[in-house]
Amino acid sequence: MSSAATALRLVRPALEAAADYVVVEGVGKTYNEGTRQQVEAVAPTSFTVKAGEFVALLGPSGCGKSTLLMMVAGLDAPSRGTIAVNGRALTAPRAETGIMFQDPTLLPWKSALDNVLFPFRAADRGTPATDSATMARAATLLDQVGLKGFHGHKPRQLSGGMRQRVAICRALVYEPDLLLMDEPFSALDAITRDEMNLVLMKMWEEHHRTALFVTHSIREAVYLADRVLVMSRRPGRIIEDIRIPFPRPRGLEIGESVEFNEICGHLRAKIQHVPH
Ligand SMILES: Nc1ncnc2c1ncn2[C@@H]1O[C@H](COP(=O)(O)OP(=O)(O)OP(=O)(O)O)[C@@H](O)[C@H]1O
Repeated sequence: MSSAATALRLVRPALEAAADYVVVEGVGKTYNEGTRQQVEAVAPTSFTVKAGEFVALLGPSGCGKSTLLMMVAGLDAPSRGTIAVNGRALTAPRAETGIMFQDPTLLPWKSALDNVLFPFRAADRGTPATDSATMARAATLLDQVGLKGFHGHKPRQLSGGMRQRVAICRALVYEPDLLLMDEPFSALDAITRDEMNLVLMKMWEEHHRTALFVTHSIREAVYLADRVLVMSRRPGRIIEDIRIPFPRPRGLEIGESVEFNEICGHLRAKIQHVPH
């Protein structure tokens, strides 16, 4: 048996014991159902995410990853099936869900600190909290992601990677219990993307939220996640669910290991021969 196969059998006992935090059951999405523009984006599919787990959703372009994530955010309604988060049926966006998109969507006239405080969540509360505890938390988060000395800078005075660091802080400042990320680093160059993966890992290890991360980068998924869910082509459904065995904290050097590359090879073969 290869070392990757052995590694894939290893499980993290703590996560095994954790409760299911997100439960997706038979969820499918058909846009414009019943019209000539009908598109089946997601075929009925099921998966769970445990409390504190980091799960990556990996699949070819257009397979329905974002659609699935938006349904877990409560921003898009499933055409069929049900979603529950923290034991409650999801019927609307939750105030406790934090979101990050590919575009950091910062307000250009506000400073980095004010952008962190400006809520951008599935259920937007509309006004930023101004209590001293939240403001102190925002400042600490900015320091933790390496933006000490940039709290007063406007987005145009920051690089693309720095803007995404601000977006990570904004997603975490209201202490979400669930963090949803839709290819947040795909517009960044390779070096900045590696840096951002490190920053995200450090923040996640520190704050330990339940996380669902959409990507079409195999290496990014394997580096970040406890589990990788692979989707078929559109209409997407989960066709593979593999556990990533590397202990945390993880450094970028794990990307050089034989096991890491064997797991990536296994996933690449799955995606190349991904069924419809
Ligand atoms: N609002 C919409 N109305 C109609 N069709 C849509 C809508 N949103 C997405 N689709 C279609 O659903 C399918 C899945 O799109 P989705 O964005 O979820 O895929 P994805 O896997 O995230 O793609 P990518 O990796 O390229 O971002 C696509 O065929 C897309 O055209």
